[in-house]
Amino acid sequence: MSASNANRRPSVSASDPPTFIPIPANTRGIPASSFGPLSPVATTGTSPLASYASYGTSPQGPGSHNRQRSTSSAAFGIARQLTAFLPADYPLDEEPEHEGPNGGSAKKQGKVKVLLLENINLDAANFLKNAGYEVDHVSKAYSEEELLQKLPNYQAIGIRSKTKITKKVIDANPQLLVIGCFCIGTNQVDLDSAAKKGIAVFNSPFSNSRSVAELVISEIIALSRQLTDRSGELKQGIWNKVSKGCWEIRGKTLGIVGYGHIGAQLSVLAEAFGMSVIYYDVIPIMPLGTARQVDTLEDLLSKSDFVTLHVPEIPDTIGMMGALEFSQMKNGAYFINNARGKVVDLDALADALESKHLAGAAIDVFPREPGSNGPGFDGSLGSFIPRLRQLNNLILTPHIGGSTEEAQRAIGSEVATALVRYLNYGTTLGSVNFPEVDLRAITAQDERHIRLCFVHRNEPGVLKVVNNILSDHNIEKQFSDSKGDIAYLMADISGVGHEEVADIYTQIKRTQANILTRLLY
Ligand SMILES: NC(=O)C1=CN([C@@H]2O[C@H](COP(=O)(O)OP(=O)(O)OC[C@H]3O[C@@H](n4cnc5c(N)ncnc54)[C@H](O)[C@@H]3O)[C@@H](O)[C@H]2O)C=CC1
Ligand SMILES: O=C(O)CCC(=O)C(=O)O
Repeated sequence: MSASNANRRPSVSASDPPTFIPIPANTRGIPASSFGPLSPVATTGTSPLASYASYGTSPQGPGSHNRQRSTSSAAFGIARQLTAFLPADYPLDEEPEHEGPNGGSAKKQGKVKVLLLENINLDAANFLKNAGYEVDHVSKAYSEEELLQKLPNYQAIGIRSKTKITKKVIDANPQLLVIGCFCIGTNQVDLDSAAKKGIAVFNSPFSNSRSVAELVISEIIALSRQLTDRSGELKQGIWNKVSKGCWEIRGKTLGIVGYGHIGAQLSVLAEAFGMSVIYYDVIPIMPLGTARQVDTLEDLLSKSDFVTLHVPEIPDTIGMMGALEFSQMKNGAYFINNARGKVVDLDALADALESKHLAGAAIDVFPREPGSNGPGFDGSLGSFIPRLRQLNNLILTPHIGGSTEEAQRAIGSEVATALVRYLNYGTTLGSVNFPEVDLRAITAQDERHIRLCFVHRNEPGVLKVVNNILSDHNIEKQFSDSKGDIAYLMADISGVGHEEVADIYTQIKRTQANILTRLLY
């Protein structure tokens, strides 16, 4: 593909292949009353209810949208399920299987292919299959090399925290439309490069927060009672009934670094156990219960009996806990990290534990983690690993903070829904690297309506050019927003004959600021 073509990314089918490009022959009315909880349409911003309700574009949480819709959707008849127009220049490997109505102009419209890595919940895979996509489900993470080899067959990819989607991977995959992070953290994706190539990224911002918070509570108690050591001894046949160095957690101070979704949730649970909570965050955040925000990390470290990290991996947080910070912690305190491995210098932690300055620690995340289950947690991941494996009262877990049935099901459903909403309807609500844009539904009555989804560079004059191209038609509704260098326009246009679609697509795709043009109808 030439450099200029690489910037003009085509659209892709989201349904079974039609043999030509019919408008409105592919209009499929779906009774709104039939929307089940797993129906993609039920959770899109383009549901029938959207035709009378006005939606904000900021994320109010999926729950609030869904509740609103499900209550009265039966009263609002028919939404049109949109599919995508596949232009002739779509980079499919396969030869066209069907001829267009006038001979040869229409290429085969293949199903969207989705690659799910890292053992993503099977409900998500089924949901995507039910939406008409082809889904490949793999239990391990892929290396960059494997991604370069295998990803070109897919338009969508779902990952968890281990698969790294680098600029190199993004540049090598011009067919990729969307990335779903089936987790909270998105540091494993080069978000900026993805946006610049018109690839939307979605995550699940809080579906596993409770699971992490509960794990931390269990770790606080396990550390203060040396539970894993006692259990390990007994499994070796050694009875070691001791109380020295074992404490209740009631009345102790918990210091939370990062008072976001997880930190705040943990704060409430910890207070219920009789702990005092202080927290440090880079922004002022309203305390829950009787928790108290402190001004500096040092202040928190010097006052806490337990320190727990709940910050994202960003340049500011990488290495935020090193030898200096451990020395600022109280003698005999405990340290917990369920955030990201690179936030902590694990050699410095091993020093602090070996010298008995700290009484224990729990570590769930590591700078480098094995890509699949099995042996491999060894010195190849860092020289500190063999040291950590020898230490008493150190709980090591294989990145399981969010690994509960509840969290994985909720994440599977949330992210799979976001993928379908984006692919089939263009909605970017909840995207972490795109501006959030949505339009109310095109309904079954709206024959000869098509939807333009146009990702473009955020430059002056773009909308004027696009609206000029659309000027022979009525723009029923449109909404555009920008985020940094990129902008996204959704527009529903009426009075479009099927013979006009290819021309509209080509003209818009050729505009100077184009990154990705898709037409849905
Ligand atoms: N172990 C596991 O399985 C899991 C790990 N995580 C990790 O936990 C992290 C936190 O998750 P959430 O609470 O949902 O994120 P969040 O975005 O709701 O909260 C993060 C908080 O950290 C604060 N923060 C950012 N930089 C900071 C700094 N330098 N110092 C102090 N505070 C800072 C932010 O202002 C924000 O309040 C995620 O980014 C992810 O990396 C999340 C889920 C599961
Ligand atoms: O469950 C996973 O694989 C990743 C959990 C996590 O770290 C996250 O949600 O950010």
